[in-house]
Parts: sequence; structure tokens; C-alpha cells
Amino acid sequence: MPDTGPPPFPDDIPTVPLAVIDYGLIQRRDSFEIDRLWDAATQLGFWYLKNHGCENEADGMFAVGAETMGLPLNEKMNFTQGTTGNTFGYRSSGSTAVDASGTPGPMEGIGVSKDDALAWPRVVRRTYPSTVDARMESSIIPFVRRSVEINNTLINVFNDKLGLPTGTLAQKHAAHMLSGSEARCLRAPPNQNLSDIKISLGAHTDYGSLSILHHRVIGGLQVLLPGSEEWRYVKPIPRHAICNIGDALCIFSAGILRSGMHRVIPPPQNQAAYERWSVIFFTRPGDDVLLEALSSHSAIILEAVEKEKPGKFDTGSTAGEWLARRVKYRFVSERKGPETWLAAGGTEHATI
Ligand SMILES: O=C(O)CCC(=O)C(=O)O
Ligand SMILES: [Fe+2]
Repeated sequence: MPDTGPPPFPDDIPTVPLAVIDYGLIQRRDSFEIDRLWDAATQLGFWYLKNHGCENEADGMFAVGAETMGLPLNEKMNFTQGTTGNTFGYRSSGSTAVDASGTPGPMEGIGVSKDDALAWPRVVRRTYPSTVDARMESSIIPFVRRSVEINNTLINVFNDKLGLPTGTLAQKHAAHMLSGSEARCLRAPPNQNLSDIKISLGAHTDYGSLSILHHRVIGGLQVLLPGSEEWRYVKPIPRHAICNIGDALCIFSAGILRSGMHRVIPPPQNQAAYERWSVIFFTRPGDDVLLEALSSHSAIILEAVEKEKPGKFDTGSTAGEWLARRVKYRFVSERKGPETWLAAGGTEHATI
């Protein structure tokens, strides 16, 4: 029988109704679409993005992922991230915990630093497997460039809506600053069964500012509905990216922009027999940027700060430190007890 590929995402399970934002309209500064984006970013913190023009570049990144994960394990292990809190390089299946009991998660992945991609062939952060080098010019650099452009457009919209002086948020993400921004491809193995593997990637908020996810037909991402205990799948829609706000934008905006909790579980129903791939661009502020509410630059942010406990958004952390702490304490090898899981927390906690 010919292989007909994976079955479609089922239409009889509850999913989260994300707004579909048209990137073309945002670029043209359509005020109605900007208001829809703002509502999505401040209420759920997640939305679909269509017409983003990054479809072919994302395909190239899926190929980087497939070729890299196809390498022998010992070859991939020559390029591991280590456990110091760095996210660039190879992360092996079983190395990170998915819950407070330290259960190891099954996903593996490769992360490529934005700094290495933009400086290529100069090495700024680290070296990568041969499969990454081979596609740096054809696939990774175009993906990074396009993702940075999309990010800048969206961040400038948020900047203006927050009443910040023009370019304030852009300066915190300027391309010349070393940052944790990266292109990543993740793979979850097939034949996961909800009765034995419950979680592929533990519940978390993202560490940086904005994440742009590309999926194919296979689901698995779930979002926690605000103010509830209910997790809902996000349905993959062809050529639609899924964007979400991360902790840094949440902190800069004193919680006005929402960093939503999410996780990855096995794909629903008979999709679970298939491996699942995702490609993501994470935008993170420059490593040396202090994570604090930008209340001295915006009356709207100041008002939000004044409604909260004093100091709630004073993390005393730079973006680089914030990322390293959160990443490090997810590694199984760093685990001492449930407190290690808590130490990996972000803005989901009452005090941040
Ligand atoms: O694979 C996905 O859909 C989401 C991955 C994710 O949330 C992450 O890597 O932070
Ligand atoms: Fe995430």
C-alpha cells in the first residue's frame, strides 16, 4: 500500500481558538489587525501568523533537523549543549526533565545561535555538526534573517502600543548584541503512548521575548487556558506559524504582554504513531540587557507596575542570566529534588 503520510489532526477534539493574524496587514500598519494582534498578545499570548513569508525558510530548517537527527548519536554528542545553561548545539533525548519528579523527556533537538548564523563562517558562540554547516548558507541564515525581520516588525508594534519611545524594544534586541536568540529544530519520537509517556516537553513559559513556531500536520503543542487547569491542543494549520510571547516581553511590559504556559504531549489519537517535528525561532534580548519593567519610559507600564506588589518585575537578572538559570535547572543531571524544577521557573510564578 502506498504511504499516505500521517493522518490529519483530528477535528473532534477541543483545541484552543487562536486568533489568525495576517502579517501582510501588520506590515501595512492596518490598525484593525494591529488591535487584533494586541488583544491576542495581551490575553492569551499566543496567535497564528499567516502570510509571514517564512514558509520556504522553515522547510529548510526542517531539513537541517532531519539531517542532523539522522547522524549517529556519538557524532551528535560531540556537539552537546552541556549543562551550564547554554541552548546552542545538540540536546539529547532524556537529558531534560519534564516535571518536578525529574522524569526525563523524549525530545531531542539542535539549536543554532543567531550570532553564529549572522557571523558565518566566523565562529562566535560554538561549532556545529557537519549537517548544520552544510546548510548554514542555503537554509539557516535565510531562516534567521527572515525570522529577525518578522520579530522586529511585531516588536515595534508592541513598542508603540505600550507607549514606549520609538525603538526602545528594538534596541534591547539589536542584531549586533550577543544574545540567546536561536533557530531550533526539535524531534519527538513516534509511538509515544499517552498511557506511558505523558509529557514530551514539560509545562513552561518561554525565556525570551517572542517565539515563532512552525509545525506540520502533527499536533502535540498544548496551551494552558488562563485562569484554569485546562490544557488544549493547538491545531497545526498549513503555512500558519504559531507565535507566542515569552518572559522578557512580559517583564518589560509589567505583565501587560502575556507569557503563556505551554507544553508538548504526544500527538492526538492515531497521529501518535508518527514522529513529530517542530522548527522554532526564539528571539531573546541581548545577553546584557537587564530584565525589568520599562516603567520609567511608559505611563502605561508604570500604571501596570503600580497595581502589583512593589518590585515584582525587578528580576535583578540580565537576559543572559535568566536564560542560563532556567535552562540549567531543567537538565536531569542538575536535579537535586523538586526545588530544581522550581529553580527553572519563569513568570508563571507569583513572584518572578
Ligand atoms: O515543539 C513545540 O511545539 C513547542 C516547543 C517549545 O515550546 C519550546 O521549545 O520552547
Ligand atoms: Fe516553549
